[in-house]
Amino acid sequence: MGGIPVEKALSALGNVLSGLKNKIPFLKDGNDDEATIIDGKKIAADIRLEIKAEVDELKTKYGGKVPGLAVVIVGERKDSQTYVRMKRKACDEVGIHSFHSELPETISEEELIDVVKKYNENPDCHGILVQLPLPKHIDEEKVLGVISLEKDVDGFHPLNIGMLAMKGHEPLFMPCTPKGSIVLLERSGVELKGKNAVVVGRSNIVGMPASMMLNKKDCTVTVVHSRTKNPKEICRQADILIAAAGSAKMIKGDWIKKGAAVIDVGTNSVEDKSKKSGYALVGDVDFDEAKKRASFITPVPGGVGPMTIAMLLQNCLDGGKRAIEGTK
Ligand SMILES: Nc1nc2c(c(=O)[nH]1)N[C@@H](CN(C=O)c1ccc(C(=O)N[C@@H](CCC(=O)O)C(=O)O)cc1)CN2
Repeated sequence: MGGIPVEKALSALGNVLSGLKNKIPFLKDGNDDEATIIDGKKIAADIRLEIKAEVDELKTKYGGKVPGLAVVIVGERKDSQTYVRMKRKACDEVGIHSFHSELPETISEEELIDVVKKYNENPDCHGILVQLPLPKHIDEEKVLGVISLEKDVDGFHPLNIGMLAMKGHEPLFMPCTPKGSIVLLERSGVELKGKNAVVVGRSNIVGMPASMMLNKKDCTVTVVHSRTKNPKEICRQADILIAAAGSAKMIKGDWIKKGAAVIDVGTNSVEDKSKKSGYALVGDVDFDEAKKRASFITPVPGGVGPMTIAMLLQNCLDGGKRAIEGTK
C-alpha cells in the first residue's frame, strides 16, 4: 500500500472520530453541550490530497495525460474573480490543467456559446465551468445547456439535474456545493438513511439539488422556501438541516432540533466595523445560538465554501478519468 491511501484512511478515521465525540460520552472533550464544528477546510484539504494522488497515477499510467478544466468568466465581478482565481490555484495544486477564458461584460450570448462549443470540441478539456452569475443580458440556462453533458463538471446541465431527480438513474456530475455538503456529513460520521432532512432554499445551484441528493441518500426531505407558512416548526423537526436561503443569520437557535446536524451554505457579506475590510462573511444560521443545540455544525467561512472547490476538482478528475481511460 502506498503513502496516500494510509494517510487517507487515517484522515477519514480522524474526521469520523471527531464526529463520534458527540455520540460517545467518554470521547467528548471541551464544552460537552456544544456541537462538533465540522472543519470544512481540513476535510477539503484531505480530499485535495487524495485527488492529487489520483491525478499523478493517471498521468503515470496514460503517458502524461491529465484532466483539463476550462474556466470561463464573464465581466469583472470581484467575488466571481476571487472564486475563479481560487479554482485555478486549486487545479494547479492537484495537477489538473486549466484553460482560461476571461470575457468582457459586453460579450453577446452567441459569442459566449461559441466559446463553450470550442471547449466542447477540445479533447484535452474534460470539464467546462462557466462562473455564475452571468450578466443580465445572457440567458444562463441557455449557456449551461450547451455544455457537453460529459464535461458538465458543475452538474447544472438540465439532463444531469434530471438524472439526479430520477429514481434508478445517476447523473454524470452533481453540483459542487450540495455535493460538498453531503460529503461533509458523511466524513463526519453522520448517518443519513431514514433521517428527517430539511433544506432551506430552493435555488437551482444549491437548495433544489441538495434536496434531491438527500432523497437519494434515503432521507425524508422537506424543502422550506419563501412561501412556507411555518418554517421554524418545520426546521425544528430536522435531524439534518441544510441552510441555503441567502439571508444572514435567519435560522436562530430555537429553529434547531437538539442534536441536529447543521450545514450552513450561506455566505452573506455584512457590515462589520471591527474588520479591516469593513465587512464579515456570515452564514444563514445564527452560529453562536445554533452550536448550543446542534450536534454538528459547519462554520462560515471554513465550512461548505472550501468543499465547493474540492468537489469541482473531484468532478474534473471523474470526467478526466472517464475520457482518458475511455470509459463512459
Ligand atoms: N459555475 C459556478 N458558479 C458559482 C458556484 C458554482 O459552484 N459554480 N458557486 C458559487 C461561488 N463559488 C464557486 O464558484 C464559491 C463560493 C465560496 C467559496 C469559498 O471557499 N468560500 C470561503 C470564503 C471565501 C471568502 O473569504 O470570500 C468559505 O466559505 O470559507 C468557494 C467557491 C456561486 N457561483
